[in-house]
Amino acid sequence: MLGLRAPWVSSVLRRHAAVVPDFVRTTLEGPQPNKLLTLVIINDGSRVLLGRKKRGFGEGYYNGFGGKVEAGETVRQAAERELLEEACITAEDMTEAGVLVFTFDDNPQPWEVHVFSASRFRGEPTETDEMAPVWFNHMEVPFNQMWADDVHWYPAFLQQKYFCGVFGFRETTKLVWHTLEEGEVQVAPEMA
Ligand SMILES: CNc1ncnc2c1ncn2[C@@H]1O[C@H](COP(=O)(O)OP(=O)(O)OP(=O)(O)O)[C@@H](O)[C@H]1O
Repeated sequence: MLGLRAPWVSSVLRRHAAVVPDFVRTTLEGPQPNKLLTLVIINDGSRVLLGRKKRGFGEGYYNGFGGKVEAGETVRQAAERELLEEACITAEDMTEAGVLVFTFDDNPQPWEVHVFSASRFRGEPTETDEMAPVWFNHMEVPFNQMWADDVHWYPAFLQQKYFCGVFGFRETTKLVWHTLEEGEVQVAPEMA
């Protein structure tokens, strides 16, 4: 597993060795470098701006705005580009909120999603071919229409606590195992 958080993921596999499903371990220990993705959630303090995905992977789910990091761009640049492409807005105070590592029993490549938060933005959230933007009060986030991992990390996100999680999905959408840690993940070189 080659990724920005590889040493931390190795330590997770060691610490949870007895309970990590085999497909999660083999995916994370396999030869494929992580697919890097971004996710931006606007949080104005009482509401979050989500989009209903209109096509492609995760169609029908509400989610933040984001997508794949392309060759030659940084994770932050990709996050800014996808927010503009999908919601037609530019964040003014985007900060790193957390990192999510996804594994799938039907896909040998781990995904590493970098989650960003912003409270201020320029422009008007506008429906695009990909996403239809909707504001939700913090107490009314529609978890039953979202990816199964979201309910586990939104509490940390909303409390502005940095989080790192590893998630295992069977048949693409069924979450069968996860672990979540709060706080900046510091990994000593000898733990890598
Ligand atoms: C498995 N559990 C998950 N939980 C929460 N969020 C998830 C997710 N899995 C993917 N995501 C996010 O969903 C978007 C997919 O984007 P996706 O359409 O694949 O990327 P992108 O727009 O680059 O694709 P195209 O190039 O348009 O095909 C992207 O923000 C990514 O972070």
